[in-house]
Amino acid sequence: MKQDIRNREDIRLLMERFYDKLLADESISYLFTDVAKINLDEHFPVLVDFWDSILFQADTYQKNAMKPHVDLHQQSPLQAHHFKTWLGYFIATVNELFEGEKAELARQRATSIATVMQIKVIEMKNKL
Ligand code: HEM
Repeated sequence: MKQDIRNREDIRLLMERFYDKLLADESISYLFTDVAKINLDEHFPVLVDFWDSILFQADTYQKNAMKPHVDLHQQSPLQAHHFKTWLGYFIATVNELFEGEKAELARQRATSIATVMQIKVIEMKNKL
């Protein structure tokens, strides 16, 4: 039986496995590697802070997660299929590694944030 997400180490594992999938898929990886040119050593701790705050109310992430995505969209359009792919890999990775209350919360929050992000980043901007 799988365990639930318990701490920052578990979140780190989740993020590493999730990014293995994202970065192996050329339909989305270019946004990370060619457009945003992320440095994974800097990016992972921010993602761990973000999910630690969501799952364990750690208060470690105090920035606005929407902003980098709005900026990204301006450099290279984010499309509905990108959000679908992102969420598909996120949920698949959670399911591969964990089960329990926090795993369910992670799936729910990822789904709702991705939905809001897609509306803000794509649909609102297209109406401006
Ligand atoms: C189309 C889907 C998505 C793509 C292509 C994407 C891509 C990226 C990229 C390239 C960055 C780095 C930006 C930079 O530092 O310049 C980033 C940052 C981040 N993403 Fe996403 N993202 C997506 C969806 C999401 C969703 C749905 C969430 C949350 C549930 C999320 C959470 C984050 C967080 C927390 C950061 C760090 C923000 C910061 O530096 O404060 N992303 N994303």
